[in-house]
Amino acid sequence: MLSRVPLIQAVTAAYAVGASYAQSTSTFHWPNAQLSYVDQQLFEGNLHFFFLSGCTPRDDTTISAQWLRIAYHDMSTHNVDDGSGGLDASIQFELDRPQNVGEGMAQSLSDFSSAQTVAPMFGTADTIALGAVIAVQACGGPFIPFRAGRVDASEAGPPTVPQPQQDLATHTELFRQQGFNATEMIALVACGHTFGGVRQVDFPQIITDPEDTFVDFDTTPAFDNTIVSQYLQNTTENVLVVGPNITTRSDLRIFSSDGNETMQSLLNPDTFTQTCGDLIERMINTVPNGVNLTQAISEPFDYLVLNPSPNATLTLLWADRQGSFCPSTGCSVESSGAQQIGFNIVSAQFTAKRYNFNATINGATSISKFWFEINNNDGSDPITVDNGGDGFVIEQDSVFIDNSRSETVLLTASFQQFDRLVVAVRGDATSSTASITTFDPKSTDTAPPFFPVFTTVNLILDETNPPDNGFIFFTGNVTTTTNFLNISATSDGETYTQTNFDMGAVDFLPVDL
Ligand code: HEM
Repeated sequence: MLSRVPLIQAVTAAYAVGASYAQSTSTFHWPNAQLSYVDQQLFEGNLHFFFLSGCTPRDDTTISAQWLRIAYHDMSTHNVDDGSGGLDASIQFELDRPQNVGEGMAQSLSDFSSAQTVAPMFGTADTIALGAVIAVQACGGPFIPFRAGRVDASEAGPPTVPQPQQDLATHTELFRQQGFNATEMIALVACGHTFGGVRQVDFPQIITDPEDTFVDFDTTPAFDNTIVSQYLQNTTENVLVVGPNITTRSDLRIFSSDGNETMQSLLNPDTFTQTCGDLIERMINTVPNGVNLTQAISEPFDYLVLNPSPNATLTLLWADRQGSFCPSTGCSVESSGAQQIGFNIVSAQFTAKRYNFNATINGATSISKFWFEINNNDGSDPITVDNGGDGFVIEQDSVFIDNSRSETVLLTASFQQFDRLVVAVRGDATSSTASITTFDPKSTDTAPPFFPVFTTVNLILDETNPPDNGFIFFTGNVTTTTNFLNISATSDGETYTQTNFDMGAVDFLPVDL
């Protein structure tokens, strides 16, 4: 019996990356690395750490205002006439344009890079869009269902961000190109200018008094319709409405362009919230033709037990590699503990638990699929959670990371840290090779554009771990910030791959050297 063998890892990791039980109508089918990751980033990800104190102030404005503005400017390159441009992170290459002036731009991109949110299936464009969703909600705005799948541009788009000195006809045409009609233009500008304001150093032609370093669009930092009411009551101090320079009163020209009809309708707070939610959702989903976004996600669905019964017992069950239900060595284990999920502001209305399992799987009989049973211990029938009837299928059991043999190494002399991976390969040393390609979201760039780092490492045979029950072991070092990796191994002429292995799902033993 190969007790602590590598396949324990396959189960715990596989569970962590996707097994789920949610009392929702979600169509999620495991495995789906992209949707799993989106779910995690939306409801538990790093971006919400910027808003632990709510609508967080920064540099006279709020982080939310900076993040929403960059999303709009990035998306402004869209042209409905030929389907080009949209929210594609091309802003990373457009920061030297006067239309993108403002320290909030580079600062926001630096926020996104430091949050290390990007992944092989989730780029900077998706991060900018997610940032807008979280930013709006952090300041009391509506929840905007989120889709992923944007494709990052590798160069700048056209310079089509509206500028305050342009006339109404130019603005109307630019918004039409971006996919918004004249009424939607009025509302979208009001929604965008609900928070934040204008900085004197960026726009000295708008704020002529150097003493006025920053002028807010309205008197509340919140995502609310004060921008509208103060405009209609003539109490506004928005410099794009009442500033000394008539040429740059772009909000005044836009807001009044239909005789204030749209602004009057936005006086109703519910209409404001609903309209802004819909328009900002359309804004962040504006992408170049040919880019397909995922389904919209509005509630957590992945690897959670939602609204758990306090007395529930959860059991993990599996079938061996032949598909037999129960190998002689056993095929089920009860959960070894559970943690309450610390949801973020986007999902604070949910309660859910994540259960851990520690299964020992025989290396020879192995595993082909697993599933769960939830017993609420209240006399009701146990609930089977089996991925829509298919079970959670282990696509291949010939190559995987061995959790129990891998280590996180701290070099005490230099305080350097790295992960020493041990990869198990079914085969023998003479006919096997293995390599990994790692994805490290932590950019080595210090200013935008920020690029993640891909590295391919050929693994070497691990002399410290001798062959065990048909498996041999390879090893290689990777950065501790690596969030995903692909493993490829050749054994006896066959190639096995595991793609998008989630390093967040494993927990290596720490060792000091
Ligand atoms: C004709 C269209 C628009 C014009 C001319 C315009 C112009 C401006 C200007 C001049 C600023 C000041 C920036 C600075 O001082 O650095 C600003 C800020 C801002 N804009 Fe717009 N804008 C327009 C549309 C929009 C839209 C559609 C949105 C989002 C939906 C938006 C969101 C913001 C936000 C959130 C800020 C505040 C940024 C901060 O406080 O850091 N804008 N806008």
